[in-house]
Amino acid sequence: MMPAISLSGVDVSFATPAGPFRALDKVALEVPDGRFCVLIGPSGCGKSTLLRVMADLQQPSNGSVSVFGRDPAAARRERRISFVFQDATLLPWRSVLDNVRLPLQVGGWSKLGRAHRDPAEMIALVGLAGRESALPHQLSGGQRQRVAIARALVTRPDILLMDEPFGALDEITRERLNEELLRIWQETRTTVVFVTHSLSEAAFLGQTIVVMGARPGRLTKVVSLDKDTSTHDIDRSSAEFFEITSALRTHLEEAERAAA
Ligand SMILES: Nc1ncnc2c1ncn2[C@@H]1O[C@H](COP(=O)(O)OP(=O)(O)OP(=O)(O)O)[C@@H](O)[C@H]1O
Repeated sequence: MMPAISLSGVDVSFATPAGPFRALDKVALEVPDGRFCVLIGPSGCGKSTLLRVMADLQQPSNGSVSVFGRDPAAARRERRISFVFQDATLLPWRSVLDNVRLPLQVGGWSKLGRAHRDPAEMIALVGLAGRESALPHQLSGGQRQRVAIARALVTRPDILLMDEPFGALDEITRERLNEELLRIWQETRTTVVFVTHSLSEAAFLGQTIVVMGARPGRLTKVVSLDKDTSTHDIDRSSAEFFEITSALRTHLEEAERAAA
């Protein structure tokens, strides 16, 4: 089956006053359609840069990228890739419903002739039914991120890229949103690439966990977990969960040692 995302030999170099800075070095990765893939790695190892390459927001200096076998620029033009960032970036003067509708009102959406999802249904999917007319300042940080997820899904994307979406939230809210996100993913079956600094978040969410090392940014380990994806009943206090988190910590420490 055609992978959702395929990267081969991807290098990214940035021009800096001190000369070229190599942010990514020969990154090769395939993300199968419908998979929940998590990226972890030390700060500055290139996780956000890698997401930007997948979204066609950053051109690789070398290597190739394809999205469902095609140029990622086509996927971007057709709005088949959505992004969720750490900050929900909602328009403060628009209600929840109008923020979720926004992607269908801008960027030439109507000319694409693509089917979209119902904004009200997306609001219900993220657990905010009844709050459609609220303004962003009337919501908690976790609720604002729920709106950002609803807004990202309204265009029926094939791929959802999430850059530390819950990084600014307290632990309990983050855990609840992790559970909600798994439920949403199981309902929509969108391919997800999710960046986090939290090992327990990575272990909880990921089917594939990609560990990155720094200087230059590269993949050091790809861990595939044989999770039952038909349920989201993952026990964070189980021995298995502890083992996965410990193994990820070891991989991350190895990646950090190699970059030191
Ligand atoms: N436009 C740019 N010009 C120069 N250097 C850049 C540019 N964008 C990113 N970098 C550098 O590339 C490296 C990778 O950055 P990136 O933001 O992808 O890392 P990250 O792993 O997402 O970091 P963090 O976990 O701290 O968010 C960093 O060293 C960063 O300073």
